[in-house]
Amino acid sequence: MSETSGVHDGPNLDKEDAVLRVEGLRKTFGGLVATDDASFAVERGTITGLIGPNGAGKSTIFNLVSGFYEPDGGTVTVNGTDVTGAAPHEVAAEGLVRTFQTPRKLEGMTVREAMLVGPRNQPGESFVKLFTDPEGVRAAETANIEDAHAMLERFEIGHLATQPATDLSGGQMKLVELARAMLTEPDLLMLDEPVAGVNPTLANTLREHVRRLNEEEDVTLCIIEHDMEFIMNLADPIIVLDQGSVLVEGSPDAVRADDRVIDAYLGGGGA
Ligand SMILES: Nc1ncnc2c1ncn2[C@@H]1O[C@H](COP(=O)(O)OP(=O)(O)OP(=O)(O)O)[C@@H](O)[C@H]1O
Repeated sequence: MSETSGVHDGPNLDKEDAVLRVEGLRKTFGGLVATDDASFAVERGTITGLIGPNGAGKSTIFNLVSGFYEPDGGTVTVNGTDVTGAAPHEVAAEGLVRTFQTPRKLEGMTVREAMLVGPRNQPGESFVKLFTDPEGVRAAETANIEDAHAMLERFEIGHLATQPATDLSGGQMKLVELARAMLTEPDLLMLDEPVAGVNPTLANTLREHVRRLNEEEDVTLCIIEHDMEFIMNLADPIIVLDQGSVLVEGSPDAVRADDRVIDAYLGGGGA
């Protein structure tokens, strides 16, 4: 920890109860190094912000830790289990779930159907079970639908359940994504730009939902966001990435005042 600025220079791995620990993560695309020796830890119970200029490697890190990309080097640990190179559903089973910057295409689905894409316990997908245990299949599907409804209600969007998913505004879709991710009961929820393209009123609603998840439902959050006002008023600590690795970590005020962070934004792609 730097005494004068109050920020930790580079990665701060000195956290006793880390829900996510990333060490030496490296990913290249052809000759381009997207993340280079990226290391950080997300402490349980926090809302951790992950910021940095365009191209700093934030989304690549989300893809690496959630199993959507395979790293070229380094390790990812979730709840103490090494999940390096594991598939997304295996990482989710350990407790890490993420949302996407641009929600997936959901043509032809109602909001309720969109909620049921990939939840746990969907034995209807098993053809054999349909014959051996049809009642079990029906009961599980009914339970999943009830869970989806209850979750939509918790995000105050129960009235949208039967609407076509493609009719939703960008902000409403982000709320549905949040609700859908929560169906898997994650310990760590990673949000990729939750308020990009969202109007200020809905951004405030999203912020309150994120706070509620953290304070009342014990969910740890790690959030990529370019909207500085949003992230600085929500997250602590803030981890700053630059050119594929961690520059500094600290409180919002300390990070905002740090010359290296200002230089990274001025020299990089901007916010
Ligand atoms: N699938 C890919 N193929 C090739 N290059 C990629 C791919 N994904 C990311 N990159 C490159 O890796 C670098 C890091 O990109 P990344 O999207 O992780 O940055 P970011 O910090 O999330 O940026 P932004 O804030 O603009 O979304 C960039 O130079 C980007 O062009």
